[in-house]
Amino acid sequence: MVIDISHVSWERENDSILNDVSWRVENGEHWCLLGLNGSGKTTLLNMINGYIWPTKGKISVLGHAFGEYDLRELRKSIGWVSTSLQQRLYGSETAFQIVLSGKYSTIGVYDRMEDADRERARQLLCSLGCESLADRAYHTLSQGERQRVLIGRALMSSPKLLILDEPCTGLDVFARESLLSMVEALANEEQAPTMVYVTHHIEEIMPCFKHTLLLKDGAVFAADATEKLMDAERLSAFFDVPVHIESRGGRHWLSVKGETWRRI
Ligand SMILES: Nc1ncnc2c1ncn2[C@@H]1O[C@H](COP(=O)(O)OP(=O)(O)OP(=O)(O)O)[C@@H](O)[C@H]1O
Repeated sequence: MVIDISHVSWERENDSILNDVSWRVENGEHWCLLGLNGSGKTTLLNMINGYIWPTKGKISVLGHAFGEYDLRELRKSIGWVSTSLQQRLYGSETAFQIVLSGKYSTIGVYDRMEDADRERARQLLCSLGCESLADRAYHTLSQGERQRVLIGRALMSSPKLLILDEPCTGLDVFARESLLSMVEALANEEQAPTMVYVTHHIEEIMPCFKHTLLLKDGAVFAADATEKLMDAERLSAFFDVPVHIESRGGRHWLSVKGETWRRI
């Protein structure tokens, strides 16, 4: 079991940010975590990474129950690609150095790296279509290029769980499609880590994400096979807005019904 969250709640100032959340992710399953702004996605990710603790309930990640294991050790097996990570990196480092620093999840390359590590970093840049960017300073890269480099950095430590937190934010439609194809290809690799893809947009759910958790107001609205959930009636209830769903090639597109709309 990669993630085992059982009846978890997180309360702050008499407010229930997460409310009785249960979620199980098996090894090799790729999940999409879908929810609107403020639904609790980041809170849940912070919990999975051991940065916050449940007020109630139990959580275990990669077979380790929280409270019985060194969380710093656990985090070495989790790759987390997020915008907040981007802000912490040194922009003057090259794409190659950024990927290499993922070996020990450090900001900057401080530890002694071996030739095999350098070779792996180069291979990762290649497989992510970024070989020509290796010597470019990170701050000169486009948003789409940065996301690829960050995914390379996360993969450098061969994580068992890879969390992609809204990786398409700020990408144009072509950069987005290109990144999504890369994620799909990554999922189909033999040694792929279990992936959790976090988003607000159903069109980003690639066919490899066969399971989806719908999070609404801090609670699980549904956790099921993606195909089952991509249904107009279900999603209209989830978004509180009448929506139309169009499905093509294993993907789904949402439009709001009617010329004008308001929340149900
Ligand atoms: N430390 C905190 N104290 C009080 N409220 C918090 C705290 N952290 C988060 N919240 C609240 O919990 C709710 C869920 O926040 P969270 O960041 O988890 O949502 P999200 O689904 O990641 O949203 P977004 O898609 O906008 O990033 C929000 O209403 C937020 O204001």
